[in-house]
Amino acid sequence: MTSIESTVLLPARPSTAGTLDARAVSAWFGDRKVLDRVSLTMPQGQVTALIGPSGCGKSTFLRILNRMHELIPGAALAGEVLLDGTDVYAPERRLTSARRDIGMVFQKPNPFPAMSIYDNVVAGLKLTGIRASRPEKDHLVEECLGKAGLWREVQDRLRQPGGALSGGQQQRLCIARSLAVRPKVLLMDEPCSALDPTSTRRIEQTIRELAETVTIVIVTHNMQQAQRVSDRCAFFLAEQGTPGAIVEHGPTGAMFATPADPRTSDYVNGRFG
Ligand SMILES: Nc1ncnc2c1ncn2[C@@H]1O[C@H](COP(=O)(O)OP(=O)(O)OP(=O)(O)O)[C@@H](O)[C@H]1O
Repeated sequence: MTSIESTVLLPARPSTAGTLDARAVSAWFGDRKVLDRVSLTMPQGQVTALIGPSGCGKSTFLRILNRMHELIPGAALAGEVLLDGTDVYAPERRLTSARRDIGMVFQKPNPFPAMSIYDNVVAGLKLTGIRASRPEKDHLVEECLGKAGLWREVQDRLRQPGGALSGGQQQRLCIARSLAVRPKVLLMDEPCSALDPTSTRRIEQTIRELAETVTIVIVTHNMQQAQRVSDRCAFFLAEQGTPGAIVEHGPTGAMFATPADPRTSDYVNGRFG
């Protein structure tokens, strides 16, 4: 124990939200362009919702923000992504550092099913090269499960497998796992689409609580959810045969009440998509 404690590398810093800035981001799969010069600022400590019909490039944009797009064979991109003014794609910046600062929660909860709840939470530490003593891990597990709104439900069974939890609990476990490396930004790709309404509301509450310390970017098809959880919205659209682009973005209240573009109005009022 003492030898580990002497090499502790776990940062003592609390989570601090960061501002993410996408500038003229374009994306291709092979020779097909799917995003065209998307620029969007996702401000520190706020929830930004990406909305728009299926296939307009929301998930692709999200994957570009934390360098997951480049892992897809044939995928290419142009433009810049800055986190607090620093280029996420700078050659000297390691992929693991980008992923650590910008975490991702997926549509389908994906805990390691046979791994304990405790080990699921700390799993990301090893992958990102962070070492921690046992007491630090204990503290981190409680802190992250607490922030994810799951601590009270699982504190007596931390050694049980993550796969034994309900779907909503598994998703909150995945959120806790993402938080363990203290990201500045959390990307969420339809995090509630596989969940029942009660679990959905619980995750939405968690998102609002997290927004105080982590910047959140969420893709959602649910317009009520976008209104409940987000401070800002960006409406993506890929009109016939053209790549996806942002039609309009701004504070969520205004996007829904007084959208500037008739296409936004049609979409948020359920007239298409
Ligand atoms: N791995 C891939 N290879 C080739 N084309 C892809 C790939 N992933 C996505 N695409 C294409 O890129 C375009 C944008 O897809 P994307 O999944 O980003 O849209 P989306 O707005 O997130 O859709 P949805 O709301 O249905 O999830 C679509 O035309 C899709 O078919």
